[in-house]
Amino acid sequence: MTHSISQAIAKRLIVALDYPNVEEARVLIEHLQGIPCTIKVGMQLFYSAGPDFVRELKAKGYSVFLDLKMHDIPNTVKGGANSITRLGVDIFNVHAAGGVQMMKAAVEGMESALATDSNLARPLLIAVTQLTSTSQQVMNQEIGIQGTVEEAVVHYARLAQQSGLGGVVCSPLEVSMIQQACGTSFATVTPGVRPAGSDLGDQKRILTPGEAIAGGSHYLVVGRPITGANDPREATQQIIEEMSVHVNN
Ligand SMILES: O=c1ccn([C@@H]2O[C@H](COP(=O)(O)O)[C@@H](O)[C@H]2O)c(=O)[nH]1
Repeated sequence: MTHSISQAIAKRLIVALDYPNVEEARVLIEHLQGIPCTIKVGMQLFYSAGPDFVRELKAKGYSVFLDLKMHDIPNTVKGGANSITRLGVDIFNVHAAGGVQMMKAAVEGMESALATDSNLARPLLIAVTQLTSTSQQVMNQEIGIQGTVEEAVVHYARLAQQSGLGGVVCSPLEVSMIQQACGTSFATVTPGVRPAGSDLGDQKRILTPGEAIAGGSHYLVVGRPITGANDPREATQQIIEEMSVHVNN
């Protein structure tokens, strides 16, 4: 494995910093020093640390996925997308269940921010399909969506693509169906990744890091198998090594 290959692979690992405060998040960032992975800031950390911590990660040179999963009326999502784009994040998201008008509004908000500041890089705007913690049974019987999870996920992916988004959040189990429907350059960002033998927690639709990367996931999102490990740096390096062994493209 060459250094440049491992750098490119490491960037495709998104480490979820699911911590209650900035102090704990900084400890993990210290552990990861020198590993060029992407960092995900989700609701728990963002609602406590705010945009300054995102700026801190960007200043350290990280690619940042701001995972706030916006789902609101189009006008509100448009404003949210505008503010997030101005933060300079690399990836952000909305819920596909908000519909085409809402997703198009997110694109408009992003575009208007980009038009006012030429220094901003274009973020990858993606849509959450069905949460990876949702089982077939819960989707049908509790949420009330009929058909298979795969059908629902592909439907949401098509809506996201029609709305001008660049990809989706889905399980690695659904990547090949999405690629058939939307093409291989439509990004798939996949949580629901568990190294063999690790605790599933609340995740229902999972694959291992090797299976996910071999199946064509563009990005793998991993939280607790790293944040809960005795040695988070070693856990991260093992996942990148497994990805490197199994990657096809
Ligand atoms: O469908 C989804 C959408 C987002 N997530 C987020 O990914 C990470 C996964 O963390 P683990 O600890 O590896 O389970 C977490 O931040 C979720 O909010 C998801 O899991 N599924």
